[in-house]
Amino acid sequence: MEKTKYVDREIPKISLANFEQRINEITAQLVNAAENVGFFSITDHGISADEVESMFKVSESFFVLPNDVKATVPWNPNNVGWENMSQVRPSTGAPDGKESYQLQFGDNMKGLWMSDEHVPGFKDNCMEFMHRVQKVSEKLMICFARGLGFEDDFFNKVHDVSRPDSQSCCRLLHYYATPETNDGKIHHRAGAHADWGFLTVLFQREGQSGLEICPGREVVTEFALGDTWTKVDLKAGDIICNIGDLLMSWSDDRFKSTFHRVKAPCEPGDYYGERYSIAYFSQPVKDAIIQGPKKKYPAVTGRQFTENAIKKYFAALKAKVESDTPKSVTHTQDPVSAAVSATA
Ligand SMILES: O=C(O)CCC(=O)C(=O)O
Ligand SMILES: [Fe+2]
Repeated sequence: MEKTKYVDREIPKISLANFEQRINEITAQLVNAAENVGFFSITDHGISADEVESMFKVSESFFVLPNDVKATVPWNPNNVGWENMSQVRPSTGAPDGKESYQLQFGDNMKGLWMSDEHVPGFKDNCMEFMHRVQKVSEKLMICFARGLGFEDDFFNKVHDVSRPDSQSCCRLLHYYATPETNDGKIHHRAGAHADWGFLTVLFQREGQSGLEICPGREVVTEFALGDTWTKVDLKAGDIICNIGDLLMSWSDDRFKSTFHRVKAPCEPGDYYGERYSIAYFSQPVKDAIIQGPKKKYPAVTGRQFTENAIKKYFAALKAKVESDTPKSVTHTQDPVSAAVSATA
């Protein structure tokens, strides 16, 4: 694989301490990070490193189950359930070497929670964690609403997770270990992509590195990707956050939804072991009306935005697969129809 070109870029680190008293200062820092990098880490957010580690243990206790048990809660296009090696990124045309389990608060999860018989307390533990993370997202959303000149509760109203049709989604991720010797194959972790939700709050385990970003995208309708990457390293307890396409569009392209990937390990210093992460995607309810203050893009509903994002994803994937496949080769499984159109 081609050697990665790295550039040092500062990824802002923002403290949420004394949130109410410091809200204007925090808003200014978040807006600056959103406008210039699209990624930032937050500290003093109220979720302890121990709590996060406990959630990783819950996640592990799901992923160690046999595949036939995990298959009792299969992925479906509402962006819920378990998938294994099926998310194909348009940037790579190949499946990510991982399994993931997407969890939501509302009706979409009916019948898709792993039973207590297999993982005692699974649903209760996950829901408790998800509510904790939602509270953090809500603080960030107040600041982004302020930054764009909306009422403070503008974004929170349409990301109300008590609504049965809530679409916000917590994704447990487990990347498989990859061989350390160069076996000539590319072991994709998460191929380069931008998240298409509103805001992503991401938990990683210290020492399980691999997340890299590639800023430079100016308009949400374009997918041009630069070629210089920056490694994102975090300390236990910090949370990484990034702006998704939806917020980029809702801010008339002011806030940047930045390309990122979990690098396919291939160079000295890369992390080859198995890797866990947890991504919490805030997604608006389907009847939310999405339009920026300057009305740069036509108003769409939450449902239309998601449908358009899926259409764009499959068109990009089809183009990638066609450009990579010699005419004489046929796939045993068509990667386009096999692909999961997951959240990010
Ligand atoms: O696993 C990670 O660190 C990043 C995951 C990610 O970017 C995604 O699922 O959208
Ligand atoms: Fe992502």
